[in-house]
Amino acid sequence: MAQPERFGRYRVLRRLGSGSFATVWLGHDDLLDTPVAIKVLAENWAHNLDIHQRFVEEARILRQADSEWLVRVHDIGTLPDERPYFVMTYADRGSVADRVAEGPLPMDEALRLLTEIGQGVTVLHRHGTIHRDIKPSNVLLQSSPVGERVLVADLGFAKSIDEASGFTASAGTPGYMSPEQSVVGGDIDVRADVYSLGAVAYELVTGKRPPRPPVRVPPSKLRPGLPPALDELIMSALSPNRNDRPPDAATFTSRIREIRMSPDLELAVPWWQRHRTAWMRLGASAAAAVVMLATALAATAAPRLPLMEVYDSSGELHVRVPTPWVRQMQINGWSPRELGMPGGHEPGMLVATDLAAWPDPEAKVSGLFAGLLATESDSPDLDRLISVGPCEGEPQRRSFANADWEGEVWQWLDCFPDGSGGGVFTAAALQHRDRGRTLYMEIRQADQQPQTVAEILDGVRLTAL
Ligand SMILES: Nc1ncnc2c1ncn2[C@@H]1O[C@H](COP(=O)(O)OP(=O)(O)OP(=O)(O)O)[C@@H](O)[C@H]1O
Repeated sequence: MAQPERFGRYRVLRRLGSGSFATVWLGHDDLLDTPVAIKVLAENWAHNLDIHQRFVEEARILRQADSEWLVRVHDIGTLPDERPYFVMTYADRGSVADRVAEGPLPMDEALRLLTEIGQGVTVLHRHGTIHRDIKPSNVLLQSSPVGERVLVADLGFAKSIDEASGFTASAGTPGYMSPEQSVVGGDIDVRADVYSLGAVAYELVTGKRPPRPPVRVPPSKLRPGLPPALDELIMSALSPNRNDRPPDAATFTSRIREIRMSPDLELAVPWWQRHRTAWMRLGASAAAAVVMLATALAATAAPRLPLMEVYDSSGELHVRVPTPWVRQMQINGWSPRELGMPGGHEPGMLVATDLAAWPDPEAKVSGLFAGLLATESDSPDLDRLISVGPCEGEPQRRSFANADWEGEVWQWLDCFPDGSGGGVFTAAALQHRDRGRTLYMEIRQADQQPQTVAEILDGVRLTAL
């Protein structure tokens, strides 16, 4: 559809996007001097009475519910060709789908969004409406004086609770849709939206949309360290049998609130950094002289560190890492192009005591980066991957081989020119014997525990996807 100049008194600025039944435009209300979003029924549906009614019904529900957690409808009108349009709050910060496309959200942000989405759905339930299509792209974000606010949108599939029983057509989006919604003629109630809230929660904390029901892999498998109460709540919301779910959005939301208020949340949950396209490689800058300010533990006195297994969001790459390092992580892959290697987005993870400090060569941080190279890349040697050493001096070079992997390892011991002692930087390029996959790793230790590197290298596994 060509860009019209106006819809009624609203000046059209640009197209925001199109869905199955409508196009949404950014407009300006010159009288009130405010931006607005204008949703116009698509031409090809203009003569379908059912769609036409549903479109107007969406505007009516949003207007009547009139909530700060829902998109507000301010006006409705009809174009000269009889197509209806309605005018709503403009959500200037995109949708939750854009946010989660960058990777799993930090826990505080995920819980805040879930609370607000839950509030929006609760308003609908109290209004006597089932949304039936709760998903990240239908949750919009708007700037507010205190940051941003969530606006639940797109009630194109919404149904009144009274009419929903025995409703015949199936509606919803796979992955977010409850099993009863895919049964033609199945009756649904508010617990269908509770299922979708569980699916959205699953995606916010893992970065992955849950599979079709029954969901068997709990989110904590993809995000170790998730508070057990949140893991249980999400899995109960995703129960195939709706009797096992929280009874409504209000209950789901109050449980999220309790988890959010839990005093040991900070301790129980590692802080996560979302995917950063330009992952910064330690030592990639010219600042090759690394100064570790911290005093390291003496090698002999250091107790052995317990290890735990973490895996990247694709599930292919499994690594055993000292548990104390698993304070923060980014598991959503990386781009080998950062190291001048071919490939797009590949499985990878960064686990560290402090992710923000990781790129800083002077910070006291322990952690590990592991990233697979693109399948088609040839066996790399570390010369090609490390152009500038992370520490002064030449590394110790050795080859590595175990039942699964073979390759080379470079290690800078005593990576500290100021003589503070301790601190090891290890780089490894390993090729999988059976699968031909190549793995690049950097291990950064703020202390001297030589056996840790051997244990980490021995614990790397690939699983078939
Ligand atoms: N109030 C709004 N403010 C800003 N953008 C909006 C607003 N409402 C919808 N949009 C955007 O307009 C686009 C079309 O929205 P619409 O609700 O018609 O369809 P959809 O949700 O993308 O798809 P479908 O309806 O098929 O599920 C989407 O990109 C949506 O994010």
